[in-house]
Amino acid sequence: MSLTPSDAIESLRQQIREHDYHYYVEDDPRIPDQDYDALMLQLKKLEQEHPELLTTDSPTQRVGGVPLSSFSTVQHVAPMLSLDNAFSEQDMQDFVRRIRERLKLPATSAVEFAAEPKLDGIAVSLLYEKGSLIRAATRGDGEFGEDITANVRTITAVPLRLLGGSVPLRLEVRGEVVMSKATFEAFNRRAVTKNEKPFVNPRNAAAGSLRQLDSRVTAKRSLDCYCYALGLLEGGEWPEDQMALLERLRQWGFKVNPEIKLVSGIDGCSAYYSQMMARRDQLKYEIDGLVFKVNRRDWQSELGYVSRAPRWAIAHKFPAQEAMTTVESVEFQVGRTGAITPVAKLKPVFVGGVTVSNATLHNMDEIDRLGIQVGDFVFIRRAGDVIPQVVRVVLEKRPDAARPISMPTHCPACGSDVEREEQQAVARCSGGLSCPAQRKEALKHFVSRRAMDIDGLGDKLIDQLVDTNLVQSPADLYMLQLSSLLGLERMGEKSSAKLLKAIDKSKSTTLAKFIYALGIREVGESTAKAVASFFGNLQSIKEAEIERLQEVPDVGTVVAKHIHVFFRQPDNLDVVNRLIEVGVHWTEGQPSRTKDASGSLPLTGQTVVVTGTLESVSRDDAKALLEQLGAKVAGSVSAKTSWVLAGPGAGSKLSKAEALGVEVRDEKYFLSLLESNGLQPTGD
Ligand SMILES: NC(=O)c1ccc[n+]([C@@H]2O[C@H](COP(=O)([O-])OP(=O)(O)OC[C@H]3O[C@@H](n4cnc5c(N)ncnc54)[C@H](O)[C@@H]3O)[C@@H](O)[C@H]2O)c1
Ligand SMILES: [Zn+2]
Repeated sequence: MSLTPSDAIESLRQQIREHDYHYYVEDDPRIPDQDYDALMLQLKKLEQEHPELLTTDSPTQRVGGVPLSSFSTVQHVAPMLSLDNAFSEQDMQDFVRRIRERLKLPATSAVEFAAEPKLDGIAVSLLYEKGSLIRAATRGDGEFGEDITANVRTITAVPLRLLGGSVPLRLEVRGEVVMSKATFEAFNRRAVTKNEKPFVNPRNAAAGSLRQLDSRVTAKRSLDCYCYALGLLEGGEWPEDQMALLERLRQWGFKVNPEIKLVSGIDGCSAYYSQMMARRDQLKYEIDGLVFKVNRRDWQSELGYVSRAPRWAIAHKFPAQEAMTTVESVEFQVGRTGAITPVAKLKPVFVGGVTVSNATLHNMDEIDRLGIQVGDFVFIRRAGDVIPQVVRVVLEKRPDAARPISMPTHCPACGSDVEREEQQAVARCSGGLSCPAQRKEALKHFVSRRAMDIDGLGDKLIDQLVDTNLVQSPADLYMLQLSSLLGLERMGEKSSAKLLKAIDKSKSTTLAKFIYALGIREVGESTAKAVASFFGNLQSIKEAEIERLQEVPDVGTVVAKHIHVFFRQPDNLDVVNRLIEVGVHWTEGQPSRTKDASGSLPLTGQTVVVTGTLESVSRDDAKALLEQLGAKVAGSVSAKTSWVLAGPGAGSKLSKAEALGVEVRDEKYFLSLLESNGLQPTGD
């Protein structure tokens, strides 16, 4: 059953009136501008097809909304109009062609336009008498607006007194009040922490801030104002074109947008459009398009007005950055470091120039903040190259079948437990080594120099090994054959053989390096060393409870929990066992490095500096061993240094130690120190 044209028109008008109310009166739009504009276009089209149904109270014939009753109403000295829109290059060509026709211009003469950014804010009228600001008002319905003088007076960009010698008797200036993107974001961040409702976009923020009943609130919102038109000029000469008008505004002390340019013909308009599209994201404030105004005032007068807009100007809209759609489901994606991110799967929608079907929800805190559920209608925002965001849920439209979103307890990629620490927004998969989503990162870490130290196994090669399925877990590295390596890009006979040798060599390692190589969250090199020397063998680490793990120097609750959870995942244990099966080994010691009764280690409280070349051990390993014994290893010698471990070739550090009278010890002393504490020099 299809509607009669008259019913269809009435239904559209009714919808538009409701949206006007939410938008203009409540500053709380229920649909994105793009959808609103579409309704408007539909209505215009129907009214054109059925002129007999056009009435003067149709939204197509009116400007803006009704003034809010909480402010006193003022009548504008000259109506404040709207602008016609162009949504495409074709619309722009039509606009220029119509002007040419009306002015009966020859095809060769180009029309000049003042090309201005269309600031996405609130239009205001500023009335001056004898140079003083006496009244400021919103556009309202174009004829009547709201008196917001007290609030506008708080905006520093609005002069309270005109500058310059030639001050007219009466002057009405029009401009746009905007809130910068930075102010808007800061405001919303604060609103969220205070559990207040954030604004949808900077335009709404500007509208809401301007229409405060207490102007002290407005004053805090750091609003800005750019002026671009005159409504009245008594006792002065009206400038002869738009560019001259803007210059005059500047002289009177108004802020005029610095991006404004004079352009010529449709080509000039198109070039300006491309330039501004490219600059859009860099601007401090939001613009939703450009306004092209016939520059010459005599031509403006000749072209005149239609119902609600001048014929001599047009707003060329940019692609909308906001759109409304529905959340069809929520998927949990596992990042390469195990972070689990909820992603909203959307009904595809065109926004910011592309079709969007996913939007990140970041984490559970964001989900709580938005109050979002599966099935909800949401506003999506895509500005520039930023990934699409859900900015708001339209609660009024929530369907009965909407379902809350909860974090899965198991990783969607590998089934391991999901960990989420208290006070932390991010949830993570605990399947570090075995999780396919984390495979490449885990392998890159596993082979790195301070871990298993496999020479010649770079990131690109790992990508290839994983992508070709030759390697899924670290143990697979030790199963690689010459023949399979030869099939890879840039792997010849020689490099493949060399790699296999490096892999084989890495089998001989230390417990500390092995623990570090596993890539347990927050277990860095020094923690791995501390854990290895505390427990002495892998079995004890695997079995250790959280309390026991916390006894390791520098291991707190969080790290202890990570280690504990890691060794409770069957898949991780599998990988560890397989590594040992394929021949990864180290010398296990006694759990001898526990703290003594007083809680200190042999070198606790001592600061040691290592310099020169040591024979039996690399400098890094020497530092690590000293740390295991409780020493603090420093990079430079000072009076606080307890002693210096110096090998041959020591330079300035040695001379400094001698100058300061700091004791210098050699490698032999160091080795005996290790021996008496049951440690062995490691390294190659
Ligand atoms: N989402 C909703 O529910 C809803 C409801 C009503 C209106 N709207 C939106 O409001 C807009 C319609 O309002 P409108 O009639 O103000 O039209 P408009 O915003 O498209 O254009 C006119 C306005 O542009 C502004 N402007 C900015 N820079 C300018 C410049 N350099 N020169 C001249 N003017 C400049 C002025 O404030 C002027 O009043 C549309 O974008 C529409 O989508 C949305
Ligand atoms: Zn996983």
